[in-house]
Order: sequence, then structure tokens, then C-alpha cells
Amino acid sequence: MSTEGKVTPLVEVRGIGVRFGGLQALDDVSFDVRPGEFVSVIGPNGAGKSTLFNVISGVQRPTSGSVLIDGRPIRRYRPDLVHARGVGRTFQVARPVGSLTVRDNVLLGAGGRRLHGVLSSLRPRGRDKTLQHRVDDLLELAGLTAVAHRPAAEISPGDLRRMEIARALGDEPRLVLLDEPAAGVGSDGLTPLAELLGRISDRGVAVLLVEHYVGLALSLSDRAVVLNRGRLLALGEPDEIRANQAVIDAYLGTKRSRGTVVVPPATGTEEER
Ligand SMILES: Nc1ncnc2c1ncn2[C@@H]1O[C@H](COP(=O)(O)OP(=O)(O)OP(=O)(O)O)[C@@H](O)[C@H]1O
Repeated sequence: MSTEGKVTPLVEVRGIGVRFGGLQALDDVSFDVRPGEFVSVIGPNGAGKSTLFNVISGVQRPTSGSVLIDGRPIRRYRPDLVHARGVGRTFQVARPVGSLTVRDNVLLGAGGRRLHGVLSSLRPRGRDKTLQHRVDDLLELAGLTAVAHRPAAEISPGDLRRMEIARALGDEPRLVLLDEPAAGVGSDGLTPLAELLGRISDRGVAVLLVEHYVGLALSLSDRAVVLNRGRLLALGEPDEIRANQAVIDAYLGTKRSRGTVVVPPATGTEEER
């Protein structure tokens, strides 16, 4: 809490700009994520969503602006340093260790920040009951108990996505950045994924979600950030976003007569919309 009694944002994005040569990928983007809040980042292809994630997770140094965690700016943009401050993430393309079981993949995440390295994470740790319980809990949270002993290379895309999320939650981040977790999961995988995202939020972990399934993202979110061509087009609660004329014009599509929003153009597959 600040001295005025306001909750200090977990993450503040202040006037972020990123320039790649002649391309302004992000331009003066500002918003915050409060502790335990679920915020979606949506926008058409090329809007700057991944670039924004890369800045917040320390992969990409911004050209201008700053990111603050717990009110303190990131000075050195390094993923390990940002991670150590309680920010976990998943990637657009899943990165499992395919030869390891689902359980050991999750164990890697659970041991990562404290144990430093793959081998030490997997060393038999019979005495560390806390760690084993945490892994069991994460497997159950993600609906993966039944496949826990299968090699990650053999499980379904939906299970794989949830495994990645469980792994990112392993060392108890306060904010997790999820980059298109619904990509490639198919319609069967959407319900268990949505359930997992809801449970993460119920546990008080803040979520920042990039997702092309706009309906899914807005149904789970406290607030949404809409980017368009690198600029912040809108920021607000889901109902405000659905009703925002600039968002509808630029991204969501035309309004039906009864006021529901028609699917967004030019992004994802028909099924994703
Ligand atoms: N490393 C880079 N070098 C040059 N241009 C880049 C780089 N990374 C991203 N861009 C460009 O910056 C813009 C924003 O890209 P970004 O990947 O952040 O968008 P996005 O909203 O995540 O798109 P998508 O939904 O397709 O993943 C695009 O025009 C992209 O081509």
C-alpha cells in the first residue's frame, strides 16, 4: 500500500515505446496490473502484444518509458532478474522438455528460482516434501494428474499448454504472463484451459494474458488493454471494451443490432474468433 492508502500496482507500464529501426512497435503505452488482477492484452496481428510481453518480462529493453515492479523500476532488462522479482511467463510456442515426464517438467519450474539448474531440480529430493507437494498441487490445479507420468512429448496440445502454465507457476510468481495459451489447443482444450486460468486468479496470482480468443480473454478478465499498431487504443473493464466504438471500428468488427460484438477481423483462425 502507498502512503495514500491506494494499492501499489504490482506492475506499472509507463509510457513504453519500442522502436525496431524505422518501425515503432510500441508507442507511449501505459497501464498497470494490480495484485491479483486478471488483465488481457488484445489486438490484431502486429499490434505489439508480444513486444509488450518481452519488455515486461525483461527480454526487450524499451526505447522509451519504464516498467516498475512494486513501485521500483526495472533498471536492467534481464529475464532472470525480472523473474526473481516474481514475474513468470509462458511463450507462444511451448517449450517442454519432451523426454521428461509431465511431472518432471513441472518440477523444473517449481525448483527453478531456488535450485539453479536442471540437474539440481531433478535430483531426488526425498526430504523436500514441500516441493513434492507443490508439484502435486500444480498438477491437480492444471488437471494433469492423470498424465503426470507420461513423457511431455506424448501428451495432447491442450495438456501441453496447461503443463507450461503449471511450470510457470512452479516458483510461486505473483504475476504470470501467458502468451496465447489457447493457440493450437482445439475446441476440446478450451474448457480445461479456461478453468485453469480461473483457478489461478482465484489463488490471488495476477495474470496478464495475450490471447487471440477474444471472447475467452474478456470472459476471464477484470480489465483489458487493447493495442492497435503499437498504441493503446482502449483500457477498461470487459463491458467497456465490448462497447468501445474505437475498439469495434479498429478490431472487434461491427455491432449487431442487439449490441453484441461480431468477431474480430484479420487475426487467428475462424474457430479462434
Ligand atoms: N525483433 C524485431 N525486429 C523488428 N521488428 C519486430 C521485432 N519484433 C517485432 N517486430 C515488429 O513489431 C511489430 C509488433 O510485433 P509483435 O510481435 O509485438 O505484435 P503482436 O501483436 O504480438 O502480433 P501477433 O498477434 O501476430 O503475435 C510488428 O510489425 C513486428 O513485425
